[in-house]
Amino acid sequence: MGLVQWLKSQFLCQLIICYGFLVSGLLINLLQICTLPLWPINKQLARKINCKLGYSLTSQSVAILEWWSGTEVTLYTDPESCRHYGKENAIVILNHNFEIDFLCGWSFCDRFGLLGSSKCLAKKELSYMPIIGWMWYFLEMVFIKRKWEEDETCFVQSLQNLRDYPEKFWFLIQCEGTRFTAEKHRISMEVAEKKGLPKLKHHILPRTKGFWVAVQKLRGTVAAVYCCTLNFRNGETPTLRGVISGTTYHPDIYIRRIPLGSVPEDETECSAWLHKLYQEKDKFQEDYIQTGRFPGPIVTAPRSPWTLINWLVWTSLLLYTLCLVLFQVVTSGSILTTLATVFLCFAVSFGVRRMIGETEIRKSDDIITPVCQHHIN
Ligand SMILES: CCCCC/C=C\C/C=C\CCCCCCCC(=O)SCCNC(=O)CCNC(=O)[C@H](O)C(C)(C)COP(=O)(O)OP(=O)(O)OC[C@H]1O[C@@H](n2cnc3c(N)ncnc32)[C@H](O)[C@@H]1OP(=O)(O)O
Ligand SMILES: CCCCCCCCCCCCCCCCCC(=O)OC[C@@H](O)COP(=O)(O)O
Repeated sequence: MGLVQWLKSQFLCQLIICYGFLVSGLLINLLQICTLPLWPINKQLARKINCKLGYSLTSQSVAILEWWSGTEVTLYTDPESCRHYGKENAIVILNHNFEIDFLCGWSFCDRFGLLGSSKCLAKKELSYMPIIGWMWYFLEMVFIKRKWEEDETCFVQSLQNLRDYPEKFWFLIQCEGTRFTAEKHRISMEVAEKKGLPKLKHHILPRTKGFWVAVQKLRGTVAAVYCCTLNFRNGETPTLRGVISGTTYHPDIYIRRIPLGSVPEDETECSAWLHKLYQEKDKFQEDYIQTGRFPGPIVTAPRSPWTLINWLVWTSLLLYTLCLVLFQVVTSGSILTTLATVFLCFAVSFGVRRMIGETEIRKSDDIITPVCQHHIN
């Protein structure tokens, strides 16, 4: 292990990263709250400001992925389709097998200039998560309880709100609706059998309602569906903790652009279309495991220096302030202030652990997923 790599793996460095993320996040949340009076006066301006604020926070995660851990997402896609990326609204479908799939998604958004404005269909619990969840509220992410009867009204309304969004956006739906575990896969394959659908090896059976409604409500607003299939070389099972401690991973993503016009309008046909798409995705994953690559050429989209600059500016400012505060605490000689500071450090560390925990696939579930089984065999 080189010196740099050793430094990256040290707890102090990780604490600094987390401190920067947490404090800048709370400040950004505060600025987002300050935009509230603007919404009734100039909604489009409020949305644009929130996109910039969202970028300033989300891009720190991308900087940590790309510049700190040195993880670069390799894009497999047709160059003709690539010309559209970043220039049109799209619905994005992505498999849900990895703890850092959202980070790879953000990296992809950043390469095409849509990091601040991109949206996802997320479980309601994430909206309560400090910093990220609160930021997403202002970015008009769509939250669902995953119970259609309870979700329908709010889901449809949230999609309709996006029709006049002032920035280009991608809307991510992970149709499997939950992260892959062997147990969830087994149950969903029983459903597939009952429905007479072919078995999938690398995906949970997709839920089709959310996709169908999104296609219906966003027709005329989005131009295409991007079918994205993500996997990691050599059967890597990446974690957010790994990224923060500087581990380099090797994600590959295969993106196919499908014009929205070719997605059926009727619900039953649209469901069948989505099931067929997942059968194709399953085949891509199987071939990836056999050959170590996805079909199609690799397209180079360089990482942006702005994510790094934004992260360095925040970290330097906040570290400088922290040093000033710590100096004051030490020289004050007050035991109460010192204890309060130590307590705050523990609170930060605890808070961050809880947030990272949200990204982890539950230990109690069997996480030996088919997409990484070849590594174990
Ligand atoms: C690489 C590019 C990236 C670009 C990135 C762009 C933006 C990035 C921005 C942010 C990144 C952050 C990412 C955070 C991601 C957060 C992800 C999540 O939170 S995932 C969880 C939330 N999302 C979903 O749930 C979406 C999928 N679900 C749906 O769409 C559902 O349809 C629903 C809307 C939730 C409604 O579900 P419900 O179950 O109530 O109804 P359905 O009709 O869908 O389902 C009933 C139907 O399902 C059958 N069934 C039962 N059990 C299963 C099973 N185990 N598997 C599959 N199917 C099952 C059941 O029999 C019913 O069938 P039928 O209708 O025939 O009777
Ligand atoms: C990299 C930045 C480092 C900064 C310090 C660390 C702070 C932690 C930041 C956490 C960022 C959290 C983004 C949350 C996205 C998690 C998405 C996710 O994967 O949700 C799970 C759901 O899809 C399904 O849930 P399950 O049904 O599988 O249960």
